[in-house]
Parts: sequence; C-alpha cells; structure tokens
Amino acid sequence: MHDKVLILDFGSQVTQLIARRVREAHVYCEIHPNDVSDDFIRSFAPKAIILSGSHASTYEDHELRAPQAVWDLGVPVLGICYGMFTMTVQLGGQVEASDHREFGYAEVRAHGHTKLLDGLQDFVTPEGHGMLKVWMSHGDKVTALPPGFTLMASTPSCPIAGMANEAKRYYAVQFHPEVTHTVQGHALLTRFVRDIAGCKGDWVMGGYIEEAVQKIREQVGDEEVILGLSGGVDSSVAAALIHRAIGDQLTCVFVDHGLLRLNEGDMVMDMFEGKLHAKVIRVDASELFLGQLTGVTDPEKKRKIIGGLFVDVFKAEAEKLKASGQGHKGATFLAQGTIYPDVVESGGTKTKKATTIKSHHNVGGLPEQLGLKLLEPLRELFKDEVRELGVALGLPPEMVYRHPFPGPGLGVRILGEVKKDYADLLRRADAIFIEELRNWKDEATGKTWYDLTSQAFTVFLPVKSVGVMGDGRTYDYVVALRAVQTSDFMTADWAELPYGLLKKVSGRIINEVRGINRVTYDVSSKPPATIEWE
Ligand SMILES: Nc1ncnc2c1ncn2[C@@H]1O[C@H](COP(=O)(O)OP(=O)(O)OP(=O)(O)O)[C@@H](O)[C@H]1O
Ligand SMILES: O=c1[nH]c(=O)c2[nH+]cn([C@@H]3O[C@H](COP(=O)(O)O)[C@@H](O)[C@H]3O)c2[nH]1
Ligand SMILES: NC(=O)CC[C@H](N)C(=O)O
Ligand SMILES: [Mg+2]
Repeated sequence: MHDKVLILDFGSQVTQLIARRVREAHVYCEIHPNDVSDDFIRSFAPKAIILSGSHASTYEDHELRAPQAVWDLGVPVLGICYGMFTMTVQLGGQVEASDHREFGYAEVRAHGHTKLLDGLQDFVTPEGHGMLKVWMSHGDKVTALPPGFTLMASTPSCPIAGMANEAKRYYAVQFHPEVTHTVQGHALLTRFVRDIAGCKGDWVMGGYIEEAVQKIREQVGDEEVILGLSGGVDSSVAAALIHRAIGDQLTCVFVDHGLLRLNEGDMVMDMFEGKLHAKVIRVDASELFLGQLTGVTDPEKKRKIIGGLFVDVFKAEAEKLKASGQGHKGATFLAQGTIYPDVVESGGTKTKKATTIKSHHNVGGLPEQLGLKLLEPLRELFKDEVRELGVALGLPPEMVYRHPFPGPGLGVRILGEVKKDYADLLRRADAIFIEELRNWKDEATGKTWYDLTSQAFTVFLPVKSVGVMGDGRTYDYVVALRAVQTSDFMTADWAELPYGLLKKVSGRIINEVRGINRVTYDVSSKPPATIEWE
C-alpha cells in the first residue's frame, strides 16, 4: 500500500498541476471533487489533504466547503488560494473581497519559522527579509486569522499571504505552489507531503511494474483481452505492460482508418515486430471510416463518428478471435491506453461538469453499451510517468519519446469535410515538416527541433489561394504548420522555430507537393486556441 495524498478540487484550472507536483515528489495522490462524503475520505485514508483553488468566493458560494472529515482526521492539510479561504472561514477566520487584485508575478515575504517555509527563499532584501518569487491569482484575501493560526507570509497588498497552525499541521498559502512560475513551489509541496505528512516517496515507476502486473492478472483472470494499439506512447506502454502480465491472452488490434500519417501503418507494424512480443492484428478500415465521414463537416460529429467506428471495429475483432478457433474463446476485455489527463479532462474528477471543448474519442466518445469490459492500466498515470514506465519496461526511446498523435488522426487536422485527396496531400506535407524537424539541430542545446517541441504537425485548410509558379498562375490549397511546447498539453506555447527551418519547410512543401501553394505558421497559444484545430 502506497501512502496517499487526497487533493480536493474546488474547480481551479490548475488542480491537475498540484497532482503533477506531488507525484514528482514520488508520492501517490488522487484528485476528487470537493463534495465527496466524509465516508469516502475516511476510507481513502489519506496521509495528507490538499485543498485546491477555485473561481468562486467564500462569501458568495456558501456551499463550496471542505467536508468535515478533513478537519477530523488529524492529518496535515494544505490550503492553496481558495483552499486557504475555505480553511479560514471553516475554522473561524474571515475572508473579504480585496480592492487590490493580484494576477501573476509577486514577491512574498516569509515570516518567522514554519516547517513549511523554513529555509525556502529566492533572495534576501537589504533589510534581511527572506523572499519568495511566486505566482498569484486572486481577488479576495484573508482579513482575520482563524484562532490558533500564525502569520506565515505577506505581500504589501496582501498582509496575510500565508498562515499556519503548526500544532494541527494546517498550512495555507495565497500563492500557487503548483505552477512552475513559483520558483520554490516544488520544494514547498515536497516539504509538505514528505517531511510534514511523512509520506514515504515510494511512487516510482520501476517498482510500479510488479504491482500493476499483479492487478492486471487479478482483473483479467483467464479471460482474453484485445487492445487498441495506435503505435502512440500510451497504447504501446499499455500493450507492453499487459503482455508482461498475461502473455498470449492479449491480442493487439491496430486500426488503419485511412487517417494515419505517411507510411505510419507499416512503421507501427515494423516497430512492434521485434520489440513487443505480443500478437498484433492490422485492420484496414479506411473505406469504412472515410465512407462514414463523407459529407460531415461538424468537428464534434466527426469525433463521435470516429469514436463509434473504433468500437465497432474492436468488437468485430473480439468476435473474430472466437471464430478463428486456435483455442481462442473470444475477448471479453477491451484495453486502451487511457491516461489520467484523459480522465481529468473529460470531467471525471471535476466538482462541476466542465464545458466540453472536444470529445476525446477514447473517453467521452465511448458508447454506453460497450459490451466489453474496460481494462485501462494507465488510467492513474501522467504522460511523463507513462514514458518512465515504458523505459522501465524496456521499450525503445524512439517509441517512448514520440510526439503524441490523436486517435482521430488526420480526421481532426483536415478542417471540415474529410476527403481522401485532402488526406493524401496533408500526409505528404506533414512528412516534410516532421523530417525537417528531425534534421534541424539547435546549436545551443545540440537537440533536434523534433525533441525541442512537444507536438508538431500540419493542418489542411480546405481553402484555395492564388500563387504564381514558373510564371504560371496557381490556385491551390493552404496548409498551416503547428508546433507547440508544453509539459502537460493542458496549456501550450507555440514554438519559436528558427526562420531558416520554417523557410526550408515551406519551400519544400510548395515545391514538392503539387496542390499546395501556400504555407502558414500557427502562432496561437493554448489557451485561447487549442493544440489541434478541431
Ligand atoms: N489507430 C488506432 N488503432 C487502435 N487503437 C487506437 C488507434 N488510435 C488510438 N487508439 C486507442 O485510443 C487510445 C487513446 O489514443 P491516444 O492518442 O490518446 O493514445 P496513444 O495513441 O496510445 O498515445 P499518444 O498520446 O502518444 O498518441 C489509445 O491508447 C489506443 O488504445
Ligand atoms: O487520442 C486522442 N483523441 C482525441 O480525440 C484527441 N483530441 C486531441 N487530442 C490530443 O490531446 C492534446 C490536447 O489537444 P487539444 O489542445 O487540441 O485539446 C493534443 O496532444 C492532441 O493531439 C486527442 N488525443
Ligand atoms: N485562485 C483562487 O483560488 C482564487 C480564489 C478567489 N476566487 C479569489 O479570487 O480570490
Ligand atoms: Mg495517439
């Protein structure tokens, strides 16, 4: 049994980052809505509890509070921003709207000595005050400490920016230690979960394999499993893990929906041939997918159709297994490479139902009557943990460090109606972009631009523009290049690719791909844009 930290989500945009930072301290944690029952909290048996931020204000929203069990368990509690406010009002202090809203960078003075902030500082003022460089995002403030609390930190506009009741091991900060802009944030959260709460730091991927293998064996018994294998990071790692657990009871199904990248089908099959010893069936379903998508232009409709067809194909393959004889009983489990952010983003851990931005095909897009039991062994892991697990399982780095590729594939990178001709043009343009990213090295770091970006691809715009080529007029399609840097895919910056690289890519695409006469570069960050265009 791992020591566990419970994160109660009050609806902050960055709750997931709290979980990231705690996991980085090698402590297992889960995010749950703030209104879980007292019984749930007791049976979860956390060694510490963290209360997240929120869009709400305590004096307007009187329901949004931590359950009583949080205060009855006797475990350390850390409140962050709204978490500090609800701690304040629930324990007898006071919160008011401030006339000084703070968003962004701030310098906080650490007062006195608390176990949480002891020795943590970014610089010292001439007067000898230890200071922290932090990120703030609030319009309310604590105006009276609850009984038993002492002041831990302050800024000129926010005199109570941190407070503690060390006897009870309650701590709270106004700033956000979970965002990387708070320089000592990682150290602070590590201090809280490891030193103050005494969690062991036993959450390491090498050791996790045995535990996961055991769990899969118990869950599956002697039944059969088919796994949707995409060649992407998550499903490849899931396949390696499940294969280690149940060997030949696993059959992988790789679906070619006609919306894969250039030569991807062959590459994926080659990659798995020697490396993964599991059986892989390749299904050519391109006519089925492209046929069903004819005439459909709405992005959400496209996603739902693709999600539904994936399941149809998986079910058909599960049946075929039985028909094949060869000792197969037919699969009763469908395994997928679903990871924790897929679950969080689909609203699975949120207090209130989050707005659907897009339906990810493997979570929101699954039909109610699946007819197969789900096996998702990576459901609790973040992407970088999945990568670490892949390395520990012996998968090759080129597989583990690939850019992610969405299940709907080029289906969401061809805007509007999907046509085979468009997909063919896009495949060729995209292959040039990726090839050049792999070739182009950054002198300062010695890394290629493929490794310096988190995800890069080309988008097909079904509009035509005029050009001139070899003294003749062209009237052809436009593509957009997209390259982003991100650690969690929740927020992302567009990559500042070298002009020379962009020039080479655009020159090659226009010269080599007849039918495209214009290349643009997408300079939008997420938010307010998203990474994919649909
Ligand atoms: N072409 C495909 N054939 C079979 N299954 C697929 C295919 N594309 C996606 N899937 C299934 O959908 C799941 C979610 O896709 P997703 O792209 O999030 O993960 P991935 O492809 O495994 O990894 P990555 O995020 O690195 O692309 C996959 O783990 C896999 O189970
Ligand atoms: O497997 C997937 N099925 C989907 O339906 C899907 N939609 C987006 N993505 C990937 O998710 C990350 C964030 O994308 P967005 O900023 O476009 O939402 C990016 O990495 C996207 O490529 C998907 N992956
Ligand atoms: N980030 C937060 O938790 C903000 C809390 C509260 N909504 C405020 O504006 O002060
Ligand atoms: Mg993928």
